[in-house]
Amino acid sequence: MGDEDGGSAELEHEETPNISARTAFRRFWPLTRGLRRPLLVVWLCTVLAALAETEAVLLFGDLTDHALREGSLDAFWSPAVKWLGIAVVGAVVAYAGNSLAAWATERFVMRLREHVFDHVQRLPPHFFQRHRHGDLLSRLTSDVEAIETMVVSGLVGAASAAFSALFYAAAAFWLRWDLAAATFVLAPLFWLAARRFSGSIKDVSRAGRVADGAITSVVEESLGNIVLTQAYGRRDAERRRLGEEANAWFRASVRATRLNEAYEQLVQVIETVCVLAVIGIGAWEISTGRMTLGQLLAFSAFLGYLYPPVRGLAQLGLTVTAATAGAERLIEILDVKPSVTDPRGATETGRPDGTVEVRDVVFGYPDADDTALRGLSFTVAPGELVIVTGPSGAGKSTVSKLLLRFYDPDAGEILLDGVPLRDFPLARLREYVTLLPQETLVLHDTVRANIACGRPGASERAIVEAARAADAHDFIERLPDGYDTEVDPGSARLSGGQLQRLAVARAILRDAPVLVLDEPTTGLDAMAARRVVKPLRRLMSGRTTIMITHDLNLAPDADRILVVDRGRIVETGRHEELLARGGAYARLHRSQNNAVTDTAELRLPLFAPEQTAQPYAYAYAYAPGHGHAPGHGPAPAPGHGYGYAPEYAYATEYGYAAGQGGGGAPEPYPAAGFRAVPVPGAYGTDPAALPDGHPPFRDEGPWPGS
Ligand SMILES: Nc1ncnc2c1ncn2[C@@H]1O[C@H](COP(=O)(O)OP(=O)(O)OP(=O)(O)O)[C@@H](O)[C@H]1O
Repeated sequence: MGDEDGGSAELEHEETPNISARTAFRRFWPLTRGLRRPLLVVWLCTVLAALAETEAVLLFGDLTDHALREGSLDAFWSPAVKWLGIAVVGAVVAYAGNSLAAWATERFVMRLREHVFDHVQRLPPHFFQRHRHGDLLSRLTSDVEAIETMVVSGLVGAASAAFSALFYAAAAFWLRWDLAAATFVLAPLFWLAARRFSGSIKDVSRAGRVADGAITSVVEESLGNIVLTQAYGRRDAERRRLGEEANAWFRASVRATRLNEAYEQLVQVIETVCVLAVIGIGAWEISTGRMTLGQLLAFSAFLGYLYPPVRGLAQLGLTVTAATAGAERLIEILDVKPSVTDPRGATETGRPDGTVEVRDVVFGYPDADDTALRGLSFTVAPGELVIVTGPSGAGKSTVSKLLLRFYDPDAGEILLDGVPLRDFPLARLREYVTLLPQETLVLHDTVRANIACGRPGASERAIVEAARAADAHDFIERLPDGYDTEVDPGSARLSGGQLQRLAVARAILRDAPVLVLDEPTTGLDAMAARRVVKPLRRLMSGRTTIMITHDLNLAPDADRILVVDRGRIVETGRHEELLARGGAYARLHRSQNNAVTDTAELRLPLFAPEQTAQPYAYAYAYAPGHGHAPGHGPAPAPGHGYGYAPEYAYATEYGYAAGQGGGGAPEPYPAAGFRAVPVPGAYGTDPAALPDGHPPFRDEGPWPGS
């Protein structure tokens, strides 16, 4: 289960496997190890309970023929006492059996959930980016429980029902073989009924499970995006989204109930046919004197006991079939393999000095069309600070994922102190290389535990010292419960800058020789970013640091800067050298100082002025290499062009900071005398449509000042 040998399969690119109940059962059976003996005891209890019931039925026949028909109280006592004794023993046995069954069942569910959870935790980051969390949640909860129905309850239930059915059938034959034979001729009808329904029940159960996952996903995503929902008035849209999934679920559950009910009623009718057959034959037998009324009643009672297990067996078949739909969804996850594995017989190297060497690394994400890194090479000596920068999508964060070994390169190698990363045990490697990710991750726990998770078992003094070094101690002290204050992901209790300093404290405590910082100041305002710089410097001192960032404020400190573009290093050197060279880095630096982000769509205005000769009328033509795309509006003044794809070319009437040169103040509103008009041809054939076919937002109402 959960084979871990290299490779990687994608959940969403594979169809959910269509497997048989037997395959699913075999797949999960090994998880019952250690529970099999208790399960056997449960089964024995069921057998004992069946024996007790059989004896009770026979005593009932005895009582009818002797105590009741003959009206003799003397004939009553002995069978009555025996019956009571058997009933008490039967009750104790049933209680013990059912309690043990519950224990074994819940243990199995726990074990299965742990197993799947453990597997999921080892899956690579792209698995979570591409798979809806809500659906995973539903697989880990309701689908796990479904497997229990199949493996534990299913198995014990089937064994007990089969035993009871055989036992009561034998008793019925022993009592009156001819009557029994006549009724058993009808038994295959139960089987035919179950067979008729099982296919539909599996389909509808599968649909229900998918819908259940989708509902959890929508709810989870919607709660995560609550600010967006409220700020953009998306409540109706979210409600509709939930409504669609809820509708699918509604249809599936109503259909499932209808199918089950139809099956139940059909079985009732078959049972009635059997009972009438028994009464008819019984009446004839009594009339010819071959049978007593007590025998007929006892026989009918056996049939009464026999039908539930026979019916139960058929019903169980349906339940197991439905549960197989859940098993398919779990197996789908368990078949996704972790992208990296622990090496066999890893060598213990001791704490490395921190020399990182990236050698001709080529890497593409599984199932991605494009290669993210194409022959990347660089070396960082112990204690050096290297900044990796470049435009968005260049492959910078990918470098961090390879350094932490979330993935192995497709070609080339990454070495730490000369040892390939894949030769380190994973846990050890991640002790040596610490990641400070782009978004600050918080555990649902106290502030203290959040820092201490950098080094489990750290002393209070070490935690406080780390917090002081990260400039976090003061704000932590001011929290309502100080270090004992509970925080959780998404908590509004701490600001972005405070969270980042908490993360720095955690990393300081971890004390790894190599640090990978992924955009440590992104998302922070200038003040918060400045507050985090000092703690970062303390954290970095004496460690090999690879900082991935757009924010070039720390660039003058760096021993080297690597400018990455499309998976390759296009420039490398120190800050001053690169500035003097006037190449890609200088352009990045200049654009940053001009407060320009590289999100072209956000900056590019949608309208051109009617009078294009106005002073603020520029075309922003972004194209790779930062050249100007000709033919898209008036030529920009030198130094005012931004390299973006030509389809994003618009003319503008605004004096954007970038367009003004020399850091001129942006002019947020159209200047008087200008009228907003769409740029003809700027978006292909339809001048009023964005590349995605939607109308420009501002078209929807009159533009202030127009
Ligand atoms: N999980 C993924 N699956 C497929 N492709 C991916 C995945 N993550 C990133 N990519 C692609 O790999 C390339 C490099 O991405 P990466 O995140 O490393 O860029 P980046 O330079 O860090 O960008 P940014 O500065 O915007 O964070 C991009 O083309 C991106 O679309």
